[in-house]
Amino acid sequence: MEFPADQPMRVQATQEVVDYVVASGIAPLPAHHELVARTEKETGDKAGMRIAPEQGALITLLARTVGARRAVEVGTFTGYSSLSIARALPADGHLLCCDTSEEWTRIARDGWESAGLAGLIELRLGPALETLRALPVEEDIDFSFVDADKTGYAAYFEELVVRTRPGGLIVFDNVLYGGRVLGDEPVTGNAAALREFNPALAADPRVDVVMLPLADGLTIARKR
Ligand SMILES: C[S@@+](CC[C@H](N)C(=O)[O-])C[C@H]1O[C@@H](n2cnc3c(N)ncnc32)[C@H](O)[C@@H]1O
Repeated sequence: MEFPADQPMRVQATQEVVDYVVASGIAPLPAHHELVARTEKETGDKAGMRIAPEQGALITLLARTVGARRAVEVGTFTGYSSLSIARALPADGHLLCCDTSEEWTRIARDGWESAGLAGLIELRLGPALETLRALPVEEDIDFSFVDADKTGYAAYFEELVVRTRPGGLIVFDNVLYGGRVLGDEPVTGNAAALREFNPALAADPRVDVVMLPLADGLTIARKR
């Protein structure tokens, strides 16, 4: 590995580097390992939808850093990210999980039980936008993680930002969308939505934003 003379050093995220990064941070819970095994066995080619373990460690750290007591997750799947958030909450904390899939979230529920965190987590099945809109408009959410349909990110942000306390965080996954947000080749659907969402969020005066090239890209927005 050479240090370039004219620009900052950036290490490529090879599998070896990723393994090293994961081993050097907050370790996944045994329940994380259990649900990864079940996800691979029971969801087939959908298993890659879960967040990466290095992202899990980061969201645990972020939720702890802001002292999160009230948290929201949009897109739970089989529970990897929800466990990463819930483990950061205090005993009187609350994580509201939004998803549409009974089948996938059954695996998540088992994971929450296994980790002893089920008492902190409430799952609402149904379109996340409806669930968010039904919440009172009070600035009492400390931490949110958004990882559902990418075409909904802008609307999820609007509902969450008015309910987030100043200094609270809203974190978005898959913001690089396999690199398809870059360039000017025509894209549709999720990639097109993210191509519009990313610069709009970066310019939004209500938040300070940083995008990290972590896994498929993670954006952290802090409410001003
Ligand atoms: C990428 S997966 C989430 C992965 C999860 N964060 C994890 O760490 O395993 C996306 C999830 O969003 C859910 N989803 C998609 N559209 C949704 C919607 N409109 N409302 C609620 N959930 C939705 C899907 O059912 C799926 O479980």
